[in-house]
Amino acid sequence: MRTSWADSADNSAIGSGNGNSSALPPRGAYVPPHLRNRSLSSEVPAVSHTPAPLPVNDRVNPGGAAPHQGGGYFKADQGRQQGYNSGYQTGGGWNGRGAGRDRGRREANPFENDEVEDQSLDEQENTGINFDAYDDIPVETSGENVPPPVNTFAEIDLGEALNNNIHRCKYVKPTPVQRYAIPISLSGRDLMACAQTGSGKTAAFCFPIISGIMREQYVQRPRVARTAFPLALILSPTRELSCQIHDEAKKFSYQTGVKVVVAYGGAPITQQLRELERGVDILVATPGRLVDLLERARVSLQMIKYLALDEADRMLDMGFEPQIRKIVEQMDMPPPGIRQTLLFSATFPKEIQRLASDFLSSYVFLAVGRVGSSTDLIAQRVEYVLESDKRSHLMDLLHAQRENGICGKQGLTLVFVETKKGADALEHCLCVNGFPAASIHGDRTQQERELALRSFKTGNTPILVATDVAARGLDIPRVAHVVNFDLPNDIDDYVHRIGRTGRAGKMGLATAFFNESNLSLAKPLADLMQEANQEVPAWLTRYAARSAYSGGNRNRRSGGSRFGGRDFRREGSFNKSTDYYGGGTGGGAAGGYGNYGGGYGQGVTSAWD
Ligand SMILES: Nc1ncnc2c1ncn2[C@@H]1O[C@H](COP(=O)(O)OP(=O)(O)OP(=O)(O)O)[C@@H](O)[C@H]1O
Repeated sequence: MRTSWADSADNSAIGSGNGNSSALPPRGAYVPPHLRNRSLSSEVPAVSHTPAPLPVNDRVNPGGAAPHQGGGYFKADQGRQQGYNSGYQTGGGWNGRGAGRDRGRREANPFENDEVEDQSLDEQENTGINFDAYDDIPVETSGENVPPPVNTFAEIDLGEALNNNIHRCKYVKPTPVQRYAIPISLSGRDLMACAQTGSGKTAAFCFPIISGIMREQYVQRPRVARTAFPLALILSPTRELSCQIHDEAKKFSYQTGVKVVVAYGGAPITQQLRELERGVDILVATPGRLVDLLERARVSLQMIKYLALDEADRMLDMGFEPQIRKIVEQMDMPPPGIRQTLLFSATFPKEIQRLASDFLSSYVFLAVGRVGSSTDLIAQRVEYVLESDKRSHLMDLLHAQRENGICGKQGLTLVFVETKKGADALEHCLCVNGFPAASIHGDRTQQERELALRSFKTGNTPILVATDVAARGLDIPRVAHVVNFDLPNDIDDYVHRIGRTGRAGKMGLATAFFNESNLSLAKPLADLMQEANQEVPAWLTRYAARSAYSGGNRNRRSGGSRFGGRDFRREGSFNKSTDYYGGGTGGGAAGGYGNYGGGYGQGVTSAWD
C-alpha cells in the first residue's frame, strides 16, 4: 500500500489504477484494472505466449580451417591504400591485411540483413531520427590545441569506402559527439569523451580507427605462428555490447579492406581462434576473453595503434580495473603517446577520470551535454511503489500500455531488476499472467542470453526483464519504455539504464518504482530529473531534502560535485603531481580511488564479461 506521504504526488502513472493492494488478488493471478470488480474465477488471462523457437546466434561462423602461417618474422601489410582513396569496391578478400590469411574469402554484405529486418519490423524504425534534437546541447572541450569541430561528414577526409558505408547506414549528418570527436581523433590526439546515451558514440570512435587503418600505406606485422597482431583494440564490458560494436564496425568497414573480429566469453573459443587466424585489424573484445587469448599467446598487442574503451568508466571501475590494467599496462601494448587511446561513456565520475588519465597522453576532454546527464528525449517518471505492490503495479503499466500504446505505438519494454533470481521470478510471473517476457542475466548461458535478446528485438517477447548486464550500450531501436522495477544504487547506472530508450533522436519513456529502500538515490535522482526538465514529484523532493539533511546519502556521484565539474583537470581537488595538460605517458600507479564499485578482488572475472 502506498504511504500517505506519497499518495498526494503520485498521480502520474500510466494506468496506475487504485493503489490499494488489499484489493488485489493473490500473486500469480493478475487481473487487469478494468476487470477488477468482477469475479476472478474464469477471467484470469491464460498464458498466451509460447515463444517460437528461434535460431541460435549465427554471428560466429566457423568456416573452414585457416591455413597455418609460419615463416619470416615480419611481413609487409599490403593493399590498404586500395581501400582508401581509390574507392575499393570489389568486396573480395582482404588484400593481405592481417598477414594475408584471408585472401580470397568473400566478404559478406553486412547491410543485407538490415534490409530484411527492417521490413519485418515497424516501419517507423528507420524514420523519425531527429538529430536536430541535439543541436542546442552545450559542448565543452579542454586540453591543448583542440582541433575544431566539423558540421558535415563531407568536411572530414574519411576515405571513399568509409563514406559509402556512412551513406549505407543512412547517416546524413554527424551527431554532436561525432562532430567533435572525429576530427580530434583523426588528428591523432588521445580523447576522453562523455556524451549522452544513444548519441552515436560508437561511430565516433569507429570512424577514425577504420579511417586511420585504411590510411596506413605500409605496416609490418610480426609473423608468429598462430598469433594475431591486431592494429586496434576496442574493449567493452559485456558480451552483447561487444557483439553489437562488432556488427556496427563491420558495417562501417565494409569493402574498406579492414578486418574486424570479435572475441567474448561464453562462446566457443575455437571459433574465435579460427577467425583470428584468418587475420584481424580491429579486435573487439570483452576483457576476460581477451586476457585468456593473451595468456595463450594467440593475440599479441604489440602492434596496437588504437585503443578504445567503450563504457570507459565502467571498464575502469573496480569490477574490471585489474583486468584492464593487465591488458593495457602489463602485456605488450605500446604505451600512451605511441598508441592512440579513446575513452567514451555517457558518464564519467571524476574519480574515474583521474584513474583514466594513467592511460592517456596529452588528451582532449570532450563533454557533450553535462557529464552524466540523461537526454531530454526521455520522459522520466518516478512512482512510489511498495515492494509488495511492484508486480501488480508493473502489470497495470503493461496492461495500459497494451491498450493504448506509448505515444500511440506499441513498443518494447525493458524492465530492470536488481538480482538474477528476481529476473527469473519476474519473467515467470509476467508470462503466467499473459505478458510475453524473456529475461537476461549473468547466470544464463550465452546461448540463452542471445536467444532472449533476439526474441526481444524481434518483438516475439516484447518485454525483457534484465539485470544490469543489459544496462549499457545496447542499441535496440524499438525500446519505447524502460521500467526501473528495482532502482540501482548508483545514479550513473540509472542514466545508462534509461538510456536504452530515447535513442538517436527518438522519444522514450522511463518509469522508476521508488520506495524507502532507495533513499540514497532520492537526491541524485531529483537533481537529474530537474536538470533534464522533468517534473519532480513533491514527495521525491522531500525525500531528497531529508536524505541530504540526514547526511545519509552515500551515493558516490550525488550532490553538487556531480553536476558541477566536467574535466577533472580543471578542478584543484585532485592533488596529483602530473601536469595534466602537458601529458606524460602515465604509469602503472594504481588508482587508489577508494572503496566504491563492484568489490571484485584482483583477477576475479566480472559476471558481466
Ligand atoms: N550520424 C548519425 N545519423 C543517424 N543515426 C546515427 C548517427 N550516428 C549514430 N546513429 C545511430 O544512433 C543510434 C545510437 O548510436 P550508439 O549506439 O552509437 O549510441 P551511444 O552514444 O554509443 O549510446 P550508449 O551511451 O547507450 O552506448 C544507433 O542506432 C546508430 O546507428
